Amino acid sequence: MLRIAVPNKGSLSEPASAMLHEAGYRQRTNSKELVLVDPDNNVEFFFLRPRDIAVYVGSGRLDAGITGRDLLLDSGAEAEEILELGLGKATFRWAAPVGAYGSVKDLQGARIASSYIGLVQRYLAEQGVEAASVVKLDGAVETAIQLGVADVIADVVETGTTLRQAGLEIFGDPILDSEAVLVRRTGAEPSAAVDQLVRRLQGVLVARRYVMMDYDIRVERVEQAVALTPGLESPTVSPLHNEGWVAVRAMVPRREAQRIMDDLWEIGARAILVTGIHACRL
Ligand SMILES: Nc1ncnc2c1ncn2[C@@H]1O[C@H](COP(=O)(O)OP(=O)(O)OP(=O)(O)O)[C@@H](O)[C@H]1O
Ligand SMILES: O=P(O)(O)OC[C@H]1O[C@H](OP(=O)(O)OP(=O)(O)O)[C@H](O)[C@@H]1O
Ligand SMILES: [Mg+2]
Repeated sequence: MLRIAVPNKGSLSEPASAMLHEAGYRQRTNSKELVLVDPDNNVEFFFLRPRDIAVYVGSGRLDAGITGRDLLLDSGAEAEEILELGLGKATFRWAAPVGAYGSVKDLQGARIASSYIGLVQRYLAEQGVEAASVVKLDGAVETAIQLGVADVIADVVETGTTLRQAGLEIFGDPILDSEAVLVRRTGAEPSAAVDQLVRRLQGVLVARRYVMMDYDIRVERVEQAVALTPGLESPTVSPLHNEGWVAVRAMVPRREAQRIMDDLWEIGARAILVTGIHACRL
């Protein structure tokens, strides 16, 4: 039975479960449930703290898990990314009171607070910067400066609202671009069951990112039209009963659908229809 770790709390918990549900797996209905068997798919889900997931997967006790790239790298566990999941996107950044710091080089001798000290220490070593101290905190790190525990923080930034409200600003290059990822043990043997999980999740990603577009167009305009809707491989072009017209079907990125419909209309396409994709294997 395939054993998969899923975040039980935090920003990644709900979207990760929703994605697995969309991929056809049973998911828990009660947030107190920590282990769940899905006999139809021969999978057992373990709901764990996102910070611990790479550690379990790296130990080989679990076959795969969903966690944040920042947490994976911070843990130093023997686990590697096998699929980006397009959720929980955030950057990991330096921040300090407005105007106080300009670049990473200024961190020489600074007191730094973070929940991700593995990441911070590695980055400082790479940059050849020696901080006075690196203090590990559990959360709400933005307040550490006001309370005099640190001069600088390194933390997850999504909208930047938490930083602004604490009177802080980011400085220096981003330490990391993070998102939720599927991980497995580094160097693990190939597994048909893990490959199937990956294909299912890839199917969800494609179904979320693409829509199906159908339209009718005059034959002499078809080359122009398929240049607008090239599809992933090649669009399907079928003859229509009305002579001189064809029907075209192609997948297009969901975010671009309205603009593409405008452009198709301009070159004479009609009966332009967009439908969602519920699931797919490409
Ligand atoms: N505001 C956010 N937006 C997007 N991703 C976030 C945000 N905050 C944390 N993350 C991501 O979620 C993961 C952090 O998991 P964690 O368990 O700390 O969740 P959390 O949202 O911080 O919840 P909590 O602090 O309640 O435990 C990391 O990969 C991090 O990059
Ligand atoms: O840029 P923003 O959109 O403001 O989001 C970033 C904030 O979100 C997370 O905090 P969380 O709510 O998880 O609290 P925590 O610090 O206790 O983990 C993160 O640690 C930042 O503080
Ligand atoms: Mg948090």
